[in-house]
Amino acid sequence: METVIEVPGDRPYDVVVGRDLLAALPRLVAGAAQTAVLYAAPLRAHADRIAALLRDAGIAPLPLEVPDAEAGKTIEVAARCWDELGAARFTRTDAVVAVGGGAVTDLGGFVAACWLRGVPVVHVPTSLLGMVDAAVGGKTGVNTAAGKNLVGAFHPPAGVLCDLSTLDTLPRADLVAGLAEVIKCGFIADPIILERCESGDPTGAHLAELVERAIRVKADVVSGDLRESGRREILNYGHTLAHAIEKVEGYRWRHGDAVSVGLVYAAALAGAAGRLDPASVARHREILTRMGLPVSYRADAFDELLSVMRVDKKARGNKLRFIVLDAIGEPSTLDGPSDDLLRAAYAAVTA
Ligand SMILES: NC(=O)c1ccc[n+]([C@@H]2O[C@H](COP(=O)([O-])OP(=O)(O)OC[C@H]3O[C@@H](n4cnc5c(N)ncnc54)[C@H](O)[C@@H]3O)[C@@H](O)[C@H]2O)c1
Ligand SMILES: O=C(O)C(=O)C[C@@H](O)[C@H](O)[C@H](O)COP(=O)(O)O
Ligand SMILES: [Zn+2]
Repeated sequence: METVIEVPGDRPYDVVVGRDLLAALPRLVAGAAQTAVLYAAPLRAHADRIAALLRDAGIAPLPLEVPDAEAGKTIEVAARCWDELGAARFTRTDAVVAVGGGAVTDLGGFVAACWLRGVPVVHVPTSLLGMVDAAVGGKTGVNTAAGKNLVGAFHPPAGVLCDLSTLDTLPRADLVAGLAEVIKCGFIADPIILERCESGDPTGAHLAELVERAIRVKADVVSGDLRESGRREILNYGHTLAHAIEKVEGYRWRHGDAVSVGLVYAAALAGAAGRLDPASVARHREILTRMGLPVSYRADAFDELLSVMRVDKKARGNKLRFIVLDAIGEPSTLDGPSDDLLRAAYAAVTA
């Protein structure tokens, strides 16, 4: 059984969720003479299978192995991929397939967005986080010396295949990290996600339902605001602090783990600003702790984190802007909070 979630917009596409979906891939790149397959080493077996499927369909695969995780999200790695596309004489009717976690789909999307100013990309996310978030919505990019995802492009995929059977090999810690983005969707838009996580093991029988619910939240938001001129910012809930933690940690923290701390911080900030009631603030810490996600960070890191947060994309001039909740399912913005308020809320995420 597969579920198809449409993402409407100028360039509509489908996100397909199910098991053993890879055979559908050649159809999504039909018309391409050759297709680059970007992957990192842990996904080599899946990439090989995809290359074989493409070959059987008469499409020449161009396998491109890239460094794993955040080590691949650099302009140097993107440039190496563009060199390979150039050597293969890649044209606008060719396509890119990105197979892997969110880091590889972000990189692959960016490579495709820039090559010849845009060739089609199909995402085959193999991590929970990639399925529910990174592969959907068209944000692509790489990190720079100043911070996370600071260079990128909006480039919606031609299709997304979320093959749940690929999760069988995903390390438990990466599966749990992906839950942070699922829970984020629960807090901003779909409280049933929160109830499912509170009443049982979300990585068990409810996993497929949670994947679909989170994708529907994301699809709904991005279809109305691809370029983040407004409502899309709600998907950044928890991310202002999260990206700063990732940068300060040299990208050795999982994105989802950092988002978990960032969600607790954003809730505390809303509470301190009188926007969110104490029970809803506490619910963030409780649910994320129950999932085994981190909810605290170093007490002495605030000044460094604040300096990194100043290059957050939501900042306007020297004013920071945070996504906060006025209630569960009611996201809003907090513009220009004082440094004192930001520091006071930070106490909520120190051990
Ligand atoms: N573009 C977006 O809208 C968006 C949204 C959310 C996150 N992101 C980005 O996504 C990245 C995080 O993604 P992630 O959590 O998937 O991390 P990741 O891509 O670093 O993958 C985590 C690890 O899991 C491995 N892995 C993935 N699938 C596997 C599988 N099936 N079996 C075995 N190993 C597997 C990867 O190789 C890697 O070692 C961050 O860079 C984040 O900024 C982007
Ligand atoms: O899709 C979005 O929009 C998001 O903000 C989703 C986030 O989970 C994701 O981590 C995204 O990459 C963050 O984007 P950025 O613009 O803050 O770099
Ligand atoms: Zn994220």
